[in-house]
Amino acid sequence: MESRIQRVRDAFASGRSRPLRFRLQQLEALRRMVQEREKDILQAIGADLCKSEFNAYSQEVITILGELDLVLENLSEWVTATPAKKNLLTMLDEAYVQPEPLGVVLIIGAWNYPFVLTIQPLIGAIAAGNAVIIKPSELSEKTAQLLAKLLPQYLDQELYAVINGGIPETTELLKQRFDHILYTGNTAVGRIVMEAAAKHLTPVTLELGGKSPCYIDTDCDLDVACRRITWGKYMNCGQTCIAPDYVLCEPSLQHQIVQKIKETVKEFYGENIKESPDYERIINLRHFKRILNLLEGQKIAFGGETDEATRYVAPTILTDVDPEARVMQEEIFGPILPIVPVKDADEAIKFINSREKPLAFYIFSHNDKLVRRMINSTSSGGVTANDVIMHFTLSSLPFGGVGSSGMGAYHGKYSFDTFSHQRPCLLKSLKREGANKLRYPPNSQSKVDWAKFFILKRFNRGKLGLLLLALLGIVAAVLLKARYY
Ligand SMILES: NC(=O)c1ccc[n+]([C@@H]2O[C@H](COP(=O)([O-])OP(=O)(O)OC[C@H]3O[C@@H](n4cnc5c(N)ncnc54)[C@H](O)[C@@H]3O)[C@@H](O)[C@H]2O)c1
Ligand SMILES: CCCCCCCCCCCCCCCCCC=O
Repeated sequence: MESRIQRVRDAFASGRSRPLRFRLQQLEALRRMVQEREKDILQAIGADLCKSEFNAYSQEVITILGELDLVLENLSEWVTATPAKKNLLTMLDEAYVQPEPLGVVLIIGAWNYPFVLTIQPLIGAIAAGNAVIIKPSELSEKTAQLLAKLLPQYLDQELYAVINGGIPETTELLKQRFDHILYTGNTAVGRIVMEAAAKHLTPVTLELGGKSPCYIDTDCDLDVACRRITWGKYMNCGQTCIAPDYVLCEPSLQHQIVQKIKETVKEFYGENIKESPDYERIINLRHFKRILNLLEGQKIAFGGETDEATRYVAPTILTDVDPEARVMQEEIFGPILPIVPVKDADEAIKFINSREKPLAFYIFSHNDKLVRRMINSTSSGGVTANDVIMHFTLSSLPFGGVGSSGMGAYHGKYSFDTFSHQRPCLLKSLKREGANKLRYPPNSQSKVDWAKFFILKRFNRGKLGLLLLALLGIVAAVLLKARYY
């Protein structure tokens, strides 16, 4: 393991990954890989998650192609240094911020969207000029194997390496030193990753999970709300990090919500849901049994059918759920939707704020003031109002958690920034030594007064401000020279 990582580190040290042209070439090669090997990718995702090619494409491949287009279009701007504002002391110098690669980045992927959750961070890491080690989740075995086969065929084999394996291999990996780790998975393992990273002072981005609440207001189009909730909850058999985990609503709405979701499930998946090509399965027996246990003692208003042989769990709704019930203590990450009745929006806000900060928060209401009040009175990784999940699809929004749902963010330019060091640069001249008398010993009150003038003086922006600044600088330099020479 160590020698493999050393080879990647040596490749980064060669400087080969830094030129913009090289980064663009690698990203174009990645896009070619996705286009040329689309069938293989869809089949691998399909095999791992019992997913139709249409769903694999619209949930994963389309996201990657969109991200690649965005990065290829904007990367030349992102890599360019940004001039920095100056003060009187530095007005004749050059000040700018230069994004630079961090070095060797480790990406640990998750199984529920095994392609997008590995490749999307990879795009950002390459764009920022890093070398990358990718460790896909072993639970999505076919996708992991395919990535190990395809990536070396299209990308620089020394700079970008795929290391497959489960917990032992990942544990071994985490003993090595990296320059950034982006981990996607559960909060418990997130702690393990952060602890291992701390030993090397390695910065981490933790894309974790949590129980994302969904508040449904009485003043809302219930038909539309239930359609959108049904789509986001039961997609990927509920195995989505930002799926609405549970519903909060006034008791009077419960029955209607059950009815409307029931009708929508029938419209989406037909009479025999098991036969629907659009309805996936639970990833493995461990998660299947875990989800089954959550049903114990619950009032099942809809669904509840399961089949262990195929790891099928029907779209299910629980009503009048006790906040202390087990199903409300852990992230469900399955097709079970508990409804927890609350008196009103204020009680919902209290309920949400009394628990760990979730990865997402959803509010359905016609009342824009209420939507904004609920957003401003709670905290979560991200928010979508009057829909679910869709904030994930907008690359101009940073995607990440807060508190126990994660730290850091990526997608689009945020990925580039996550995998870059923003290096402040000030380029001075060896001339104009006179002004430096001000900061050299012996110090004095008059030097302090000059320092205040030069450093604390503020001018409004615009040409006149700059002109004034320049004039003042020249006058001050003349006076300084006269005073101290
Ligand atoms: N924020 C996001 O973008 C996002 C996306 C997908 C999933 N998730 C979260 O991930 C969780 C589901 O994924 P999961 O946790 O079942 O994935 P998982 O069990 O596959 O773990 C993810 C990765 O961590 C590694 N891993 C697992 N246990 C480990 C250990 N003890 N030591 C070292 N490495 C270990 C695995 O090899 C895998 O590569 C949910 O909580 C979900 O919300 C978050
Ligand atoms: C007009 C047709 C639009 C069809 C596609 C609509 C967007 C579908 C986007 C689904 C994205 C799902 C990925 C969510 C991944 C979340 C990561 C956590 O598990």
